[in-house]
Amino acid sequence: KDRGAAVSVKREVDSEGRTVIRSVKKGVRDFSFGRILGEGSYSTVFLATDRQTLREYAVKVLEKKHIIKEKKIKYVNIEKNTLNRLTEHPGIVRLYYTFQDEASLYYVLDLCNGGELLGVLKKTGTFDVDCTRFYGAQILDAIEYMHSRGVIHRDLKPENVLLDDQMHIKITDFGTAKLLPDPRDPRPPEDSSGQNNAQDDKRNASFVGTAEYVSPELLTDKAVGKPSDLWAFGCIIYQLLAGRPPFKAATEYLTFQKIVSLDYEFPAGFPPAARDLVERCLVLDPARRLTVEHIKNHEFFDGQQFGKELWRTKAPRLRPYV
Ligand SMILES: C[C@@H](Nc1nc2c(c3cc(-c4cn[nH]c4)ccc13)C(=O)N=C/C2=C\CC1CC1)C(C)(C)C
Repeated sequence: KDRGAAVSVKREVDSEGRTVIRSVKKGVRDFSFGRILGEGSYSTVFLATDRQTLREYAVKVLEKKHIIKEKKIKYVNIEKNTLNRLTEHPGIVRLYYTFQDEASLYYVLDLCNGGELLGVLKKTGTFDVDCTRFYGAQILDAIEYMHSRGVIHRDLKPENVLLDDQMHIKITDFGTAKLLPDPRDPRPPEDSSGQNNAQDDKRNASFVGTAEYVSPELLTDKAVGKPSDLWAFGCIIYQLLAGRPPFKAATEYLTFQKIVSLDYEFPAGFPPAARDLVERCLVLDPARRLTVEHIKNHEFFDGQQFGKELWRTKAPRLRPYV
């Protein structure tokens, strides 16, 4: 049941006048592969062009034997189920179809020509308030959509926020997402690998996100919910304006210590409204952290549109916060 597959059937008449039915699910031969765009721990993302339509895509290639050896089948299923759920939002990278050959799995996805937000941030150093407000609003809008579809990303960070050719964002990398029962069809989540109990009950939540953006509740009692993504959101807003994440130490362990003891400070001149927003996101108790709704109404986003309008707005020219 490969819902991502664009399997269609073509009826043709061959030279002897016989009717031939060809299933035209796309395959590797339908694409010409270009350069490597990015490399994950279990995948490589290539630029690829559809030979029929000449449209460019990103194709994520996963090597079957590597996935099996590293016991990552569960993550592959989670990513595919998550991508199949998050189908109609401009701020989420879209999965068009999947196919495989004997060695690999292939996901055909939106191409994000602007690369990773982290790369752009490194070039300018910091973002000014207008840019931070625009990109913060787009990230928040995408988080709201994910949560409305019962998806918790769990590893939000500037590397996983990509930019398309309009310099609008697309969130990516869902291999470590947590799927709640789908609010739209309450059947148990699509995946049969028992990801619900195996993957996320408190005892053996083996997964921890990227150190600098991990929420305190994940480090203390392994309880992960929607507020975990909003902790990461607070870290990202801080980083866009400050040019570095709030919690960063020489080792992961020292970074974790800073997080659970809320040990961070704002650089001089940090904009006051942004400071108030970050302080209300970086709250140790997830129940007391701002929710998406609260953040949208926070004074930092005064005058900022969300929803459809936001995605039709021209991206602001990138300027550093000085
Ligand atoms: C975060 C990811 N990096 C990337 N993942 C994707 C890209 C992508 C593009 C550039 C890029 C484009 N131009 N210049 C750089 C650089 C890194 C990329 C893309 O266009 N479309 C879908 C992607 C991912 C889809 C995934 C959810 C399945 C890692 C490092 C894990 C490979």
